[in-house]
Amino acid sequence: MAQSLNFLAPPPPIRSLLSPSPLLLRPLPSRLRLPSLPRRAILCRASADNGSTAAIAPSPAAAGIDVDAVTEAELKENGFRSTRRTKLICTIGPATCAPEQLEALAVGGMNVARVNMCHGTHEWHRGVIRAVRRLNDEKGFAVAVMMDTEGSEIHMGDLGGAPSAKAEDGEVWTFSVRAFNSPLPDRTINVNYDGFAEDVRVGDDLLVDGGMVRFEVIEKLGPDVKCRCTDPGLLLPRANLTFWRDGSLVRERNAMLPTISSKDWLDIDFGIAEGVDFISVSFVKSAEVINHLKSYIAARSRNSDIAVIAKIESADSLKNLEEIIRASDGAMVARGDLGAQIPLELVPSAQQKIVKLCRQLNKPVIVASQLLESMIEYPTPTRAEVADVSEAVRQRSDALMLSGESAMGQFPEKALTVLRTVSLRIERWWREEKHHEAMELPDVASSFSAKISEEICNSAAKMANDLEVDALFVYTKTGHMASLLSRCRPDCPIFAFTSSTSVRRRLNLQWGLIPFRLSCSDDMESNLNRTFSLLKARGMIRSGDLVIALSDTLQSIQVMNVP
Ligand SMILES: Nc1ncnc2c1ncn2[C@@H]1O[C@H](COP(=O)(O)OP(=O)(O)O)[C@@H](O)[C@H]1O
Ligand SMILES: C=C(OP(=O)(O)O)C(=O)O
Ligand SMILES: [K+]
Ligand SMILES: [Mg+2]
Repeated sequence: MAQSLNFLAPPPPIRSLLSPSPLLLRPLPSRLRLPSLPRRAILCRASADNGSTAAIAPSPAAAGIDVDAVTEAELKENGFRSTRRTKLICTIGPATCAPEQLEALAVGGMNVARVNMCHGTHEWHRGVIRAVRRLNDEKGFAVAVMMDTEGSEIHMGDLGGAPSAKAEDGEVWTFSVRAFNSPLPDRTINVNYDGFAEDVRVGDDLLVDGGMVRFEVIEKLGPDVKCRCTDPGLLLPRANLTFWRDGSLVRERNAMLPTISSKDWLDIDFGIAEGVDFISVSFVKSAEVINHLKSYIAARSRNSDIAVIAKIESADSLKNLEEIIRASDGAMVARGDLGAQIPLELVPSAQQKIVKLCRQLNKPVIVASQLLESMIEYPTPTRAEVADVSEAVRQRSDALMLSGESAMGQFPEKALTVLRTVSLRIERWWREEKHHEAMELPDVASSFSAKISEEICNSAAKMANDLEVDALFVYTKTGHMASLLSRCRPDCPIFAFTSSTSVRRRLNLQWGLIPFRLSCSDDMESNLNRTFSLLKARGMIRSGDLVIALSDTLQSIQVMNVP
């Protein structure tokens, strides 16, 4: 255990400065080496390499309960307390879309696989989604699938197929709304928004990806806008564009673009047809669009229940934050675009505020973007990145997300390992310091019955801490009671038993929940007995373990030792 959490490993590896990747923009700092994958992951791999799935497939004794092999191994090896509470999301891209790469990420702790509709074709996305489903079916994982809409903000085209282009200081580039045949003329960038050439003015600052590269508008010629590079850097395909005038973000007619574009609606239909678990809406401005999408989903997909996540990544979304979060099933602190819309130094406090509000309103919250950005190119993170990850864990956000690190980086599995080890380390530190975070949790119940469930969860979480129980067991149909328990961020893990595979996958996004699929009845006694014998047979609990069990149908709470 200790070894998998230890960053203070042997001396840094020596890297060659002579083989820079195209993204290499600065000197290589010396870094610490990553810890190796913990033993459990290697065990799973070894069994897969043997062509056998013994360590992963459910054993016959456990028929009737679904739990993934990673959780099972973790529980067996480290006991209840050491299970990871912070959930991990990986954006899937060219670096991770092969079935064996997806499996390696699942083994490494990926709880949710994210596909970003900004990139790739439906064919490509379908392949990924189905590969994740197959992995779940064949290997017992419960990896959920999240789909992000593109949104209709302004961005560049795809550079005529080039992976990147370098803009040097003082160079003049043309940003154009014309449709070109590829290859594009030299130093020319396509812009996706037709009103661009009319909206910008000479003298505006044009920021690529929130300032990674900066230009000044020097001349407008019909559809072409000539810009001089003032901060050089690397242009990446489909990078986001914002323009600023007198130090403020310009919201001209582009502010009237719909949050969900016609292309997004096609992508949403695709997501519904493929049965994704979450749809994350880019550039949400108000609660209205969330409500609109939720009623569309409800009408289109009667059997499945897709959760809608609001991406908080614009100045408008911050203005209407509370109503947006109330309307959504969760939120993402999408720091990439957020940092292009508000001054960078305001991003950390916005993050803290969003994380806190989500927990108060009982909505899962994801901290996203640039957590381990340098690991796109290097095998070890910077100290600052480790500190950033630690801070998001310390804030008790539900989930951390990798973007480019896993989609197109050179070290996707290592980046995931860093998220996992840093999360585990901070969480262990809480236990060592007996560090409880008292947060006032306002009532969220909308009916008397819901109020009872909420009170039960608040009390159960407090009892769990006071009695130092080993685990909370919650039997839940919709997942709501599991979510209320998670909101309390108790010291022990929460085993959530549900008969629905889709509820099980969705719960995988939430802090501290270990979701199991089990066909539950309304008879709590028999549910408990079955659970105890199934989990005991798998060595995941032992006689004498102390648990608190809750049921959402009975609204009951019991404290007991495993017989
Ligand atoms: N499906 C995909 N196909 C190709 N490249 C992708 C895909 N998904 C992500 N990427 C790459 O990973 C990078 C980071 O992903 P993400 O943060 O989700 O997108 P963006 O940078 O557009 O906000 C993207 O800029 C793109 O280069
Ligand atoms: C997560 C984000 O959105 P995307 O990667 O889709 O731009 C972000 O902007 O931080
Ligand atoms: K997006
Ligand atoms: Mg974004």
